[in-house]
Amino acid sequence: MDITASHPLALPVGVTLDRYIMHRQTAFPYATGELSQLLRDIALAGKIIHREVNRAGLIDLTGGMGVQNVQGESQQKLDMIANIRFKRALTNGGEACAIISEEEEDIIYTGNNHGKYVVAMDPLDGSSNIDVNVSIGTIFSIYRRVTPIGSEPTLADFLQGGRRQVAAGYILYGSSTIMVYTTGHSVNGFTYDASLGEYILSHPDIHSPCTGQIYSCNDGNVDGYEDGVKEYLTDCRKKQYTARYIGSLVADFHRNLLKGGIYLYPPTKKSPDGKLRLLYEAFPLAFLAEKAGCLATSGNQAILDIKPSSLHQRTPLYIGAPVMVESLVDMLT
Ligand SMILES: O=P(O)(O)OC[C@H]1O[C@](O)(COP(=O)(O)O)[C@@H](O)[C@@H]1O
Ligand SMILES: [Mg+2]
Ligand SMILES: [Mg+2]
Repeated sequence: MDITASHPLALPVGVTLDRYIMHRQTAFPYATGELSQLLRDIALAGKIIHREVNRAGLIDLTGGMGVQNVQGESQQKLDMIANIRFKRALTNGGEACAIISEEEEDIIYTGNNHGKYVVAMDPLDGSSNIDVNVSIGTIFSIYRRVTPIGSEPTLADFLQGGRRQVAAGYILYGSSTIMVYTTGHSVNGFTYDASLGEYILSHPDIHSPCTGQIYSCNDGNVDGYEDGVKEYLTDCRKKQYTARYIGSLVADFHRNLLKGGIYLYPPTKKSPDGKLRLLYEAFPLAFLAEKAGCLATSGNQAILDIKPSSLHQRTPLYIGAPVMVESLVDMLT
């Protein structure tokens, strides 16, 4: 049942996230509240990261840890803090039986074997922007487990495929902090009011424009892009579209979701399979994007149709307004 803004069950702007989650749950007679609680646990961890991000410069939370993560990237202090905080919130919450994180190689077992859900997460997205006060985020993806409840979760719980997500979203720590998510129906945004300690519904039922004039990609990599991508970017320039690239996927995605635009991270010389990770970057944003009327593709197929084979696999990502993504795909094929 789709709750659009005009639906009698729709809630007014200004309602708290908690109340919204409760209300939505009543729309599903078989719902038992575990997913609702899991979303609250994620929101709670987001409040803590909001606080850490805001005072990072004051409490020496900037800079690297001097270690590399499974991706071979130097881990920032806030990457680590965010990873610890989300693991703790999900473990204490009791609804997630296992987690995968960008910051850790293997499955993280929470010990909640009676939990029905598993979570894939990018605790801190946009790490290169942490120290320079530019918007960063958290990305999450939730699946109902396929292994028996009570048993130890396995790889199979995480490799179900993007269309099996039961919820996905992100928290953007920008000029304001906003949590945007979907449980497979409408896409809604809740702005965090720290003075109240509450997320407030500020962006109900987000529908993205079907086209736009904003394109986002790392221009420094253009030489390594395939011809179709180069042709598309030339066309954007010819049409005098606006180039906007923050370098934080969540922030670039959020802007384009609201204003209409396309984000491109094609294969490059350095990352021939693309840079972005399928399970905790591409799948969750593609799930959100499609619910908001956008498209997400690897160039060959819809992101959500990619059959995952490993926890940290990468994919090229082209995501945004359908008219723009379709014209890019035409040039790629
Ligand atoms: O610096 P590049 O190569 O343009 O890559 C930027 C992209 O990489 C990312 O930072 C990867 O995510 P993480 O910061 O979570 O590792 C994206 O947020 C961003 O869009
Ligand atoms: Mg990321
Ligand atoms: Mg990250």
